Amino acid sequence: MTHPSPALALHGIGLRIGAATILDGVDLTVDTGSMVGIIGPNGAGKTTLFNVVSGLARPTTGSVELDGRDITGLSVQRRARAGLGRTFQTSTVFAGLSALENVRMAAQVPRGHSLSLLRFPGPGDPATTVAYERLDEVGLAERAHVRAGDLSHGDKRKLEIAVLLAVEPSVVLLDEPMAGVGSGDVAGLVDVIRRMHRDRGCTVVMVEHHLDVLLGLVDKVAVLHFGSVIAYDSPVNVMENPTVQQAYLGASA
Ligand SMILES: Nc1ncnc2c1ncn2[C@@H]1O[C@H](COP(=O)(O)OP(=O)(O)OP(=O)(O)O)[C@@H](O)[C@H]1O
Repeated sequence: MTHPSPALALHGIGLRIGAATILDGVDLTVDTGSMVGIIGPNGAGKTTLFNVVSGLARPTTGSVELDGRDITGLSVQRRARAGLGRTFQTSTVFAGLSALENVRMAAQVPRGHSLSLLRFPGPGDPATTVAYERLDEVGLAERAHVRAGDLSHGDKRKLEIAVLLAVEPSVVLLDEPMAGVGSGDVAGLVDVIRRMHRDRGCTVVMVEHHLDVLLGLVDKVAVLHFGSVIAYDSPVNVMENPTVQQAYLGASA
């Protein structure tokens, strides 16, 4: 019996910078349609791992597979076209543009256009239609014409997810989506992430320091420590793992 390829598979990912080993033989398999969390103390290598998967950093050793296809040599743009989406720890929206314009630019990508604000959005412009739909999906339809820079931090995070969804990804990497979000905005953001996973069927891999939020969301948790995966299991099993308790919870995270 044949098994479908996992959405994402990392094989022996290593990354050295000078004398420093940042990632050390990371193996990780993320099943299609699952939601996986990555945790670990500050400096464990979580963002670097996302950089390797999204193509911003080239691993010294190992390979990255997306839906069974080796993408290790592909550019960031080609990975995005292959279905990989990513958000960053810090906000990446264009503050001077409206929420709609931010999403419309991204919505041009799967339609074969390069990013452009100059493309005149005539009546029935497909990218504009998609942009309104994605804003509606994250609950920002009524703020479509607000400058992104004037949105609350939580709404900026939602806008980043609308931008991400406009590129129609199958696998999304969320780097600390709750970072800096006020407690009043957390529930709305969690709901957006849940719907992205459940309704759109996106495979989600998420780095998040808010363990209380993360553990209630994900199917599995990978624990990164000094650039290696020391545990990869259900949230309950990971939290009960003595190695994890010593390595992660004992450290200042
Ligand atoms: N370009 C680089 N040059 C040298 N060292 C780097 C570089 N990028 C990352 N590092 C180092 O690699 C280690 C891992 O960094 P990384 O940002 O991936 O950790 P992290 O787990 O995401 O941390 P945090 O939870 O604080 O975001 C850190 O010690 C960092 O200083």
